[in-house]
Amino acid sequence: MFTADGISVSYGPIRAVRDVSIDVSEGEIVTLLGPNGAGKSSLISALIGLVPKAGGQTSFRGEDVTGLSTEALVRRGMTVTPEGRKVFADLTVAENLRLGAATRKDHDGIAEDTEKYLEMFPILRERFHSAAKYMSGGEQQMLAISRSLMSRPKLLMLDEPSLGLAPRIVDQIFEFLVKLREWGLTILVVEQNAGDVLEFADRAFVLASGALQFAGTAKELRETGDVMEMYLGLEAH
Ligand SMILES: Nc1ncnc2c1ncn2[C@@H]1O[C@H](COP(=O)(O)OP(=O)(O)OP(=O)(O)O)[C@@H](O)[C@H]1O
Repeated sequence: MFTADGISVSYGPIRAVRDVSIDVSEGEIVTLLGPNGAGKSSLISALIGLVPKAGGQTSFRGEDVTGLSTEALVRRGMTVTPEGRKVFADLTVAENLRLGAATRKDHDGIAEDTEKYLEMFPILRERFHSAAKYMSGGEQQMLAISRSLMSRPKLLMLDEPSLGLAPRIVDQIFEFLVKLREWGLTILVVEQNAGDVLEFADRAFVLASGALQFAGTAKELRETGDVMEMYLGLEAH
């Protein structure tokens, strides 16, 4: 469904991502792992057109999308939930969800999707008309993900959705990702929380110092002791 071939990202003299290739097949949860500063956020940001690529090509559903803007990519069915739960703090839950659907005109479909996510996260219904800033971190993350989904993406990319959240909330977010896969969505998720995400992801890529160190199934990664220990601080099992 999606391939990124030889992607590089530079910030002036800093080469944050060096010639990295990844791919995501329809219906998979693929995780992008690696230590702090490995280049994960830079890679995701480049894939969705938020930072320029210093090299490389991307294709989505058979079409070369290398030079497209973020908006054009969203219209084609890609979206990202950025790190740090970037909801519009002063806007209500309703307004945040509405903005997520800004590229759509099908009012019935928008209403249907809104109902779907309010059903999934009842707290969003309770807080529907209050400002997002009054919600907890976990609740804001649920809103941030729901808002991304309001564009009805085919490929959802998430940058560290579990960051700073209590274990119970992380479980809830991860269960939601599994549910989204059951609904047919394709997911690329950046995570620090490698141990948990490898329990349900289909495949994994490990990035360190801007370069790809591992590509394989989640099971293969769990069994690869040196990569697990060196880059993820975990024991193989
Ligand atoms: N806007 C920027 N300007 C300059 N350097 C940057 C910028 N953004 C990131 N970097 C540098 O690029 C490298 C990769 O950072 P990036 O945030 O992509 O890594 P990461 O794997 O997502 O890390 P983390 O898990 O800590 O978020 C780091 O050395 C970082 O300091």
